[in-house]
Amino acid sequence: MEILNVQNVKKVYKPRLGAKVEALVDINFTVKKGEYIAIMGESGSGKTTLLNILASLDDVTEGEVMLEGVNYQSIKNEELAAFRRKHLGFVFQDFNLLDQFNLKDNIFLPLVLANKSVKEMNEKVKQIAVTLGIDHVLDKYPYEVSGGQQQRAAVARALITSPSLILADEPTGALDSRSANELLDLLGKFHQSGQTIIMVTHSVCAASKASRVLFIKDGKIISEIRKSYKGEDLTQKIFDMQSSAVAKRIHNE
Ligand SMILES: Nc1ncnc2c1ncn2[C@@H]1O[C@H](COP(=O)(O)OP(=O)(O)OP(=O)(O)O)[C@@H](O)[C@H]1O
Repeated sequence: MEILNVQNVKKVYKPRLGAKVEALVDINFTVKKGEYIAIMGESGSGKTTLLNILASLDDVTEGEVMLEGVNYQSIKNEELAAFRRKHLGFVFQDFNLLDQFNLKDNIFLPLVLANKSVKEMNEKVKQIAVTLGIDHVLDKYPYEVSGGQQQRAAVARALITSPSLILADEPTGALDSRSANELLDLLGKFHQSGQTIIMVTHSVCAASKASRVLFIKDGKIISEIRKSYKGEDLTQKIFDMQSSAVAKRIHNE
């Protein structure tokens, strides 16, 4: 079942000073429920712009984005925050936890905003914290735990509302390789249990865990690769794709 449909999306920035920037030229893709998608591309290719649009944090200049049948353009401004809380979970490179709250309260936050009961919140946090291996540090503050534990708390906060889609922006970018691998294993587990994930990453290792990789260049999706069987390692295919892009660039220079 298709849950996300991105059609003919174009984004033009009009800075106060200087020329317009065509950050996204014509983006088209759909995502089925349960897919794990990585988006790769060089710096400035439009990845963050696309992620912000999927997050409903920025408007398209042209085109349409539909999540679970809801067209983003039909959502009133005052309903956007509730829409995001209900449908989307976010994981950022720098964790974005609030330092004045302990991990448990950070994870609670979306449930508090959604007016859930304390009993329901406690049950949910406990369950998810055990899965993520952070149940023993829930009372600690972000600055008292490791980067890996902070990022796992951020993943817990993203998953706690059972969102339709997780959007992750370089989730392993600030982690050492062991913590990065642990996080990727956990994301893989959530994917296996049916969670839909879109992750922007520069890391071949992170992207190789996805079921499909979209390559973006100059605001366009130029190619995609996908796993042809469950458990296939996409590392070599990603390297091949990247080296053919470099070869083309050298040829054109
Ligand atoms: N607010 C903005 N105003 C004007 N131009 C912008 C703005 N945000 C991004 N851009 C431009 O749009 C293009 C795409 O930027 P974007 O940040 O989406 O790329 P990216 O692929 O995420 O890059 P990186 O990997 O370096 O984060 C770039 O040319 C960038 O300079």
